[in-house]
Amino acid sequence: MTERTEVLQPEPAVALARLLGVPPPNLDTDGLPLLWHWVYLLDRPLQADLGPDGHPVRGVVPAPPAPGRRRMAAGGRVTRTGPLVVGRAATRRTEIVSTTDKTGRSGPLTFVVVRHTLSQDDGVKVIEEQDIVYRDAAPAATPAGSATAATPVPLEADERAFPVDPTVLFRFSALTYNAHRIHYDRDYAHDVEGYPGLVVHGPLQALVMAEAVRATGATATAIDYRVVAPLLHHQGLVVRSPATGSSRRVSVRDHGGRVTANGLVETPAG
Ligand SMILES: C/C(=C\C(=O)SCCNC(=O)CCNC(=O)[C@H](O)C(C)(C)COP(=O)(O)OP(=O)(O)OC[C@H]1O[C@@H](n2cnc3c(N)ncnc32)[C@H](O)[C@@H]1OP(=O)(O)O)C(=O)O
Repeated sequence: MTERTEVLQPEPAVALARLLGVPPPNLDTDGLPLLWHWVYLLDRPLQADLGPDGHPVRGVVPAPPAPGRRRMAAGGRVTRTGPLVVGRAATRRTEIVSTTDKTGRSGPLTFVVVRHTLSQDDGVKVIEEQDIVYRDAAPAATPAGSATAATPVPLEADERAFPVDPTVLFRFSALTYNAHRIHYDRDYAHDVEGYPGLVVHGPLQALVMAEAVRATGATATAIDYRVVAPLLHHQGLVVRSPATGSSRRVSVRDHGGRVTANGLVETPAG
């Protein structure tokens, strides 16, 4: 278990709003929207503790199950039980809930579930279970996807495009203090992990899905999501979200129609 307490400042939320291209939420009255805690209470590992992929190899949970395994964000479940209020101290407790070995179509997988509990003043405000997957190292010469964008599929009425490019990925990495090189270092992403482009963060795709719901005026209180295929920066990002409903099925696809993430967002007021 690790624990971190900090006073929540407005600047990270303002920076995230500018990255996402949305108006900053009214932090005085509404608190942080669902998933916006991802730019707060971050681990700040020593540079000397980073491994070759840019992730820490020690000092924070979870450490990789074995050297050379490739870490990815696979999904998660987040419930916002109350508003995290900016200007006040909050505490994040982090613990590993489970480690499970599976065999997927891509080979051996180790899923590590990490629970974060965020509290402020009078109680728990956010409960998150984050699924991290470790894959075996792919041969560097095997491309994991296409280097060129597919023929664009036109947007449906409940879809909108969110622009992704290297600057968006770099700024999201910086805001979340995530040094994983697949998101900003093209040579590393290609030559070492075999991606013919920069990889879009799973949490960024989840945020775009939650924000698509918030854009309809609803207050999202929970999300359950999976990142099902890597999305590369040149493939485009299209988010789908119904305009109404108390349980909304959301997804992300690339321009060519390949789904890379999906989820269910709860909005009790519909
Ligand atoms: C931040 C951050 C890192 C990142 O953001 S990395 C970029 C975002 N993440 C991704 O791009 C991951 C994309 N997903 C994949 O590449 C594949 O889905 C994955 C995880 C490699 C698994 O594919 P497979 O085809 O090998 O696996 P299967 O579909 O055959 O499933 C095998 C069993 O695993 C379970 N499972 C699959 N996906 C998930 C998931 N997302 N969450 C939980 N469990 C999953 C599946 O149910 C199967 O289980 P059974 O019990 O039925 O065998 C950072 O590092 O911080």
